[in-house]
Amino acid sequence: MHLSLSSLLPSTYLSPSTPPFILILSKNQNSALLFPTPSNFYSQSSLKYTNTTTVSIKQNTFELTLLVMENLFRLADHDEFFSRRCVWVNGPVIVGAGPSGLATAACLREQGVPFVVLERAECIASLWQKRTYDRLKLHLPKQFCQLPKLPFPEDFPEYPTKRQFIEYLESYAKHFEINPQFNECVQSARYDETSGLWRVKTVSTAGSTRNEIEYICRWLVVATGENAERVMPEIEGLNEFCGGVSHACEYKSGEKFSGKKVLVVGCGNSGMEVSLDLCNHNASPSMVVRSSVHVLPKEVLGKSTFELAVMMMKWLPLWLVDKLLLILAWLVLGNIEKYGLKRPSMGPLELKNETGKTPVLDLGALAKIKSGDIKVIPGIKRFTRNQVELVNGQKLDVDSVVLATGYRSNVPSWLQEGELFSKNGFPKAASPHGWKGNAGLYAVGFSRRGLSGASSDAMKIAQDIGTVWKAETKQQKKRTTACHRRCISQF
Ligand SMILES: NC(=O)C1=CN([C@@H]2O[C@H](COP(=O)(O)OP(=O)(O)OC[C@H]3O[C@@H](n4cnc5c(N)ncnc54)[C@H](OP(=O)(O)O)[C@@H]3O)[C@@H](O)[C@H]2O)C=CC1
Ligand SMILES: O=C(O)C(=O)Cc1c[nH]c2ccccc12
Repeated sequence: MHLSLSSLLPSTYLSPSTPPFILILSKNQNSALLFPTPSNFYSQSSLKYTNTTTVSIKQNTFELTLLVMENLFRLADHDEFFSRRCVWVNGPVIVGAGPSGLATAACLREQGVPFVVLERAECIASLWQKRTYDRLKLHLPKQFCQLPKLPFPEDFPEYPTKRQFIEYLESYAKHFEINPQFNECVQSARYDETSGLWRVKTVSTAGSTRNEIEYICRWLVVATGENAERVMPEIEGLNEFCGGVSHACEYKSGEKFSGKKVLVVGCGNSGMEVSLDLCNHNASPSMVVRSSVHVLPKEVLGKSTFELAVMMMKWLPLWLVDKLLLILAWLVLGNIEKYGLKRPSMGPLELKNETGKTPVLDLGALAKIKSGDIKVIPGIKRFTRNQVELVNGQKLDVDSVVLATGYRSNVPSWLQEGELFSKNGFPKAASPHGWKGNAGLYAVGFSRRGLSGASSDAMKIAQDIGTVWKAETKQQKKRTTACHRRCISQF
């Protein structure tokens, strides 16, 4: 049976026949702590049922409410329910405090819908803050990267630096009063058919203690991103290799590689830029291109290629835009196949749509490839202690390896659901349809359309939840009064 939020609240509905819960609502009513009352507590005849009373815990004021919530009681199907702290969220739970989670939270704030944001790291946008290299800038012009309702500051350059982007995200969170629960990692989330609610289990590791918490909510917004986890390839002998092996997400700058022979595995945007940065720090990179890659100029005649593509897409079919992009690329960059950079048979935009593989925007790596400062090499067969053997039989001495092998979604590792998301952790439906699932489940920032894709998902989701939330809170206000009288008359 599906019971709606309005039947869960008001919290003042008491019945002597069902064991009560104690609900501590936070003052802003965003969330509540939920405890089952111990039986002795309930049976004490001296106990007077009061509907609400105000208590103070650690300088915060809470409303303490004794209540019976019959359908919440149905959640208490296992003993384990009683062993962890339980938090009822009056609104959606958003998993992830990156750009996608922040954008959704901001749009919900504007609608007046309360929410809780859960974040495994100790800061917002941890990929940007902790797992990116120093020289990173946005690849696309700023108008394609800003989040809803708050534009970038006027004085930001066309391609903001990573520092500027993070600064913007921090001010964004502050402006919309988004205060994520940091250091809280979601272990599992599943829909409880009986109660019609989502149960989100987290482990909180703030300080030295480990706390298990269960959030119960009507809506769940997945905002954990396309790049939640690094991809580590399994390559024969890599464990025996004696030099340093790291992933591109740990790479900061080429400084510590000066004078070293570095093998960069992968030629996406990360692999290309890491190779360029290594050159600029007097290291000798060899970049593995095992299949194919589309390299496009970042700008053509002072206009961003991405912007040109967006403009052309308004008038022309995708296949034609792809053809034109390849002609522009050929005019600006020349034939890159002779340097070992084979182009995929599909055009760059079609490939992005079909597989999610992003074209590389050239920031200077191509000139280094042409000059021979970056060597392009084919796939890897195996590693030995200090060498790499390639598929063509060639052997190279290597001091260090940087794996620029990409990222993946981690949704399947925690979300117990198979309708909206497929096994690869992305929504099954192609953009723009993958943002909404069943029973109050949403996905933001998985459309493979960068930050502008995340923004448009966020706006749709907030609108969708906002409509239901407003209808239900209106209804609930009416009922609260009615129930309240009933309670008083009962006791
Ligand atoms: N400033 C910006 O906006 C930036 C944006 N990005 C974005 O971040 C996302 C991630 O980019 P990135 O980190 O480059 O990852 P990608 O997934 O784009 O690229 C991974 C690369 O690693 C290769 N690879 C994977 N496994 C192996 C293997 N075993 N042997 C050899 N090669 C291998 C892939 O080759 P294959 O194609 O053959 O599988 C591919 O070339 C992308 O969307 C990218 O556009 C990244 C950097 C900067
Ligand atoms: O980096 C990504 O994954 C993006 O989606 C943004 C992006 C960078 N370069 C592009 C070229 C075509 C489409 C999207 C992008």
